[in-house]
Amino acid sequence: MTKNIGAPRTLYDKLWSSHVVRDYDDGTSLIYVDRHLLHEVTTPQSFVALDQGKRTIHRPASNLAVPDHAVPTEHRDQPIADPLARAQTERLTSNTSRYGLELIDLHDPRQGIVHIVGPEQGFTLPGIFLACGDSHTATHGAFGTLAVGIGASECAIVMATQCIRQVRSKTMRIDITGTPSEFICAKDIALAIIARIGANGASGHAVEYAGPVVEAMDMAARMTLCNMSIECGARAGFIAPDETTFAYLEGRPMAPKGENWKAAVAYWRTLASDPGAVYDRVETIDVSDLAPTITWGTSPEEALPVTARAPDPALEHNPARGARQQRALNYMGLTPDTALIGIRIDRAFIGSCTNGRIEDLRAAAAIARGRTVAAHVRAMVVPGSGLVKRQAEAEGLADIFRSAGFEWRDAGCSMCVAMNSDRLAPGERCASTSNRNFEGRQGPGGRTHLMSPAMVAAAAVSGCIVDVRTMGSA
Ligand SMILES: CC(C)[C@H](C(=O)O)[C@@H](O)C(=O)O
Ligand code: SF4
Repeated sequence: MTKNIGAPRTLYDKLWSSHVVRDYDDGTSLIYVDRHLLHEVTTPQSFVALDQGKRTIHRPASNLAVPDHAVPTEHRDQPIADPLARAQTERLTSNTSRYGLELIDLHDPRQGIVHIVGPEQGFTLPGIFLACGDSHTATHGAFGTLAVGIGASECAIVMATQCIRQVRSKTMRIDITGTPSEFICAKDIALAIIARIGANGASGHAVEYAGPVVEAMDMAARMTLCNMSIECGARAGFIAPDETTFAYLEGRPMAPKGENWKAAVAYWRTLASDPGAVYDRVETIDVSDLAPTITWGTSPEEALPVTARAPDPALEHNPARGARQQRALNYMGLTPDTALIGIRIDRAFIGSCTNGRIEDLRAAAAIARGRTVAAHVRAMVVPGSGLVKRQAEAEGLADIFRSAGFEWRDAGCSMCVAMNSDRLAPGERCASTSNRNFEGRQGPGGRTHLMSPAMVAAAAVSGCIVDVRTMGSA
């Protein structure tokens, strides 16, 4: 659809139209990709495709690679024990060196989860189109970036041509209003949104998060919010860049400098939806009364206030929904109508691209300080990057975690995805700051309850799910 010249435009319209190279008759468009992030799990096939097609990389400097998913989070001084993880990590090294792409390798202090490293290095910038062979690429939308997850074959196309064929998304704005109470953070808000609109609720849409609560959020919280967009089916999630964004980026190694910085900020200030811009859909969520929110089931949409009880499928009017609930309860080892508070946990995981930033570790450490992990719980803190780790050590957070009995690891995806040696044993129940609670996500038979960093720390020291608001002082 051609919009009237001069009609108010949404931020998505601006980001999209500034990247269209060509519109095709079938409704797709060729889109210019400014930057491409790579990790070791989705790119081996992409390089095979480049090799077979005898292609060169169109613009090597717009690619940045870092291993994160399969890498071990301890014993980095030793060779990687797992043969698949070792092969994937070595191939990322050989592929990037053969094609002349920048790699932050396992022993680089900047190594970490691709979605934490990109922003940290200033590789992620407002107004760009950023692609990565990973579904949580939406994280970068926190900077006013149009960031999309792509498949392995598309990664090869992006590297060879700097373009990708895409369908324009429908637009959706989610306004977040009200005054969140103490301990309520972006993770609670994200889970509440997904519970409200459903795991497919935003499918086909690019979601712009707006409103006073978003404006007041720091970049870490904005990244948490955008990160989980994919869990409600959105193609992308983003936030208009503002002074908070610019302050975060200024001086980052790969961000523009000097006159280029000034010119970039002047452009970035234009990246906001115009007053009166029309969206395909608008939702408003008032977070004033929001309680800490956690998942009870096996989809991120199966989330409830921690003060609630797991559902009783017998009371469900929709039989298909009741059957799904029953299956989730069975998998999770919960009886219907169980109070969420008091559910005993075996493991606690603080980390991931959702909640592995320094702000997340500070929130968790504030609860862990002066307390001890329950005797039956194994708890682990996995910083999102080597720089987060270093910062946490400098601030004394690592000492707080260690003396409370948490394991203090090296950076990586770790137990978010169980593609490495960090995983749950069958039947183990974990309080986790990650973003997915699918069956087997943290290891075959493992049971995941998603929640905020403070809530995971509170569960770790209590031995069961608790309401962090009632912890009192240590
Ligand atoms: C392994 C990777 C392709 C996957 C993704 O695309 O998201 C992972 O990061 C995840 O979170 O499930
Ligand atoms: S931390 Fe988890 S969600 Fe994020 S990229 Fe890694 S596996 Fe995916």
